[in-house]
Amino acid sequence: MTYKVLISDPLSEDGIKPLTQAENIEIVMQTDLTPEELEEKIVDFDALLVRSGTQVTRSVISKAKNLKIIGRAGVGVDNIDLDAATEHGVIVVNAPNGNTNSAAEHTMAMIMAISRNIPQAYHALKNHKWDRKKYVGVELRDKTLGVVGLGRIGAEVATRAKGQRMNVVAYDPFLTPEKAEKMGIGYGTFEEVISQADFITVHTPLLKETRHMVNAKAFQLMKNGVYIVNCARGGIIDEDALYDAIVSGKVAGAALDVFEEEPFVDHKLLELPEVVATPHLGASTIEAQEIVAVDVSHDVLRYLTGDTVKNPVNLPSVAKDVMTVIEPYFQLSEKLGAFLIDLVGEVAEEINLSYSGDLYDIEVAPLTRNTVKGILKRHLGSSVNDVNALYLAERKGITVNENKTSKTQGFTNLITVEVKTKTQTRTVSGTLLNGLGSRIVKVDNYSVDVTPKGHMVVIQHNDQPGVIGRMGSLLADHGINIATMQVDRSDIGGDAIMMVTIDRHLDDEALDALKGLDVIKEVVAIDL
Ligand SMILES: NC(=O)c1ccc[n+]([C@@H]2O[C@H](COP(=O)([O-])OP(=O)(O)OC[C@H]3O[C@@H](n4cnc5c(N)ncnc54)[C@H](O)[C@@H]3O)[C@@H](O)[C@H]2O)c1
Ligand SMILES: O=C(O)CC[C@@H](O)C(=O)O
Repeated sequence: MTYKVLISDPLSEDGIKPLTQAENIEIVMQTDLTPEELEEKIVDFDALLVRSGTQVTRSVISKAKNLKIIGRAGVGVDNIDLDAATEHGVIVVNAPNGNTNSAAEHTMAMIMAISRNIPQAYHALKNHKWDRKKYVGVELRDKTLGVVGLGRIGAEVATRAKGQRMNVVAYDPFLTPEKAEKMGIGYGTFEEVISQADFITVHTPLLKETRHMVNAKAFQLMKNGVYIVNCARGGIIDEDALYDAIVSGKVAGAALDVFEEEPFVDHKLLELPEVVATPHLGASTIEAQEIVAVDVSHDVLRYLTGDTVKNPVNLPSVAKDVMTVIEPYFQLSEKLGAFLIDLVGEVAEEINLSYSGDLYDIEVAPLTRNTVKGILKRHLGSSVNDVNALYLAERKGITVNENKTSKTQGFTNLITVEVKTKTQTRTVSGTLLNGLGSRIVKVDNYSVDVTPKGHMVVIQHNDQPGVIGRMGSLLADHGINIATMQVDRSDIGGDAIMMVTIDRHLDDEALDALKGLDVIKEVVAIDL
């Protein structure tokens, strides 16, 4: 099978080598598509690789019939409609680490540029004006830098600013006093930080909570003559409020790499001499572009070839050591879900998962998603995958609960899935036998030992002589060979279960014939 990958923003050619050198990957690089052209083009592509230039809208995603993965060569995914991607089962991956250094260096360059008026003085000189008086700057030494958002880039900026002998004070909801102390910086609330700072630099993502967090009210709290830097995302700073604050003299200068609307050719902020700007160049270095393209290409390749991705955005990422432990359970968990939903034969209203033994202490969310996928597939087919399984369950009003229990029932690991429907509650438990693969070990209260694979018949009957024989003869009459059989009962003469694996699908005729046997209460054909 050949996978088609569309690259719609300029990406480092060396960086995409993992894809260009891979087998079965056809790459189309077209970086001048209009939004309408992208919608037309994307239809049969399996993967889309972008930087910040391409707007991957809901409309683009819904036109993409084969799309499996969107790779963002960079950090910010605000140009991708993540909800739409999740709903359509499209995984989004990014390259969160590759441009951290470049973005931090660019931020420092911008701080230096505004503190010493370098671009303005350069521009004047280019225009034959030798003006030393006009471009007197301020030192960074002993000034306070307020860092809003102390993630990867914010932290790198803080470290570099200390190198410039600045005092650093930061606000980030995840910043602990211990971390601040370890970094040798101060911390405070957003209001405390911006009111102490001589320079303020923002490094948050653009979110509902961060949109316009630096607004007219925030400017009022700042020192007179403060400098503002934004190398994160346009929209974190309210541009109208910034304009007013510069014109009023509250803000002495601003350095902006990012804007609310990009790209643009005219912007009122650029008419102000106090504003220094670059056209979203924070990540634009040869080094960063190569690393982000390599990282995202590897992840796209991994996903298309059935491997686990390293930097998923719309799926929680799983630590490598956790993944090593849970990976062998993936097949079991999906099969348990598929088995159980076939057994109940109607839609689930509630799914309860319980993990024990070796699975007790580790993160099992990926297994839960996988089991739910196995359950939903019965009614939703291949449109459900690990990305959208929980979303689709929620949208269908299905409650999913996950718990851990210390009751291993004698197994070193055990996954129990319970499905509640309008009319019944049924359970199945499975284990991974060391070296022997997956086993279903319990169906409702019956103990069994069946490999969850191939064609099966699950029969509920009364424990009485002759049932097994009649069932065997009937299958033989329909030319169906029995591969394995397991029987268990509640007590002598009580309710019993038979789990029969057969060599081909149980057709309707044989199924009806089995249902016709008076000793049989329920027959379900299951194909895993
Ligand atoms: N200019 C560029 O070319 C360029 C390059 C790379 C990254 N970026 C942008 O820089 C920003 C930071 O990137 P990063 O890799 O450091 O991300 P990150 O996820 O490592 O850090 C973001 C930090 O912001 C914090 N945060 C979230 N909400 C906040 C709030 N309301 N107040 C304060 N802090 C908050 C988070 O806790 C996190 O620590 C992103 O917007 C990213 O898109 C821009
Ligand atoms: O693609 C770019 O150059 C911008 C990247 C940057 O904004 C990011 O969020 O990673």
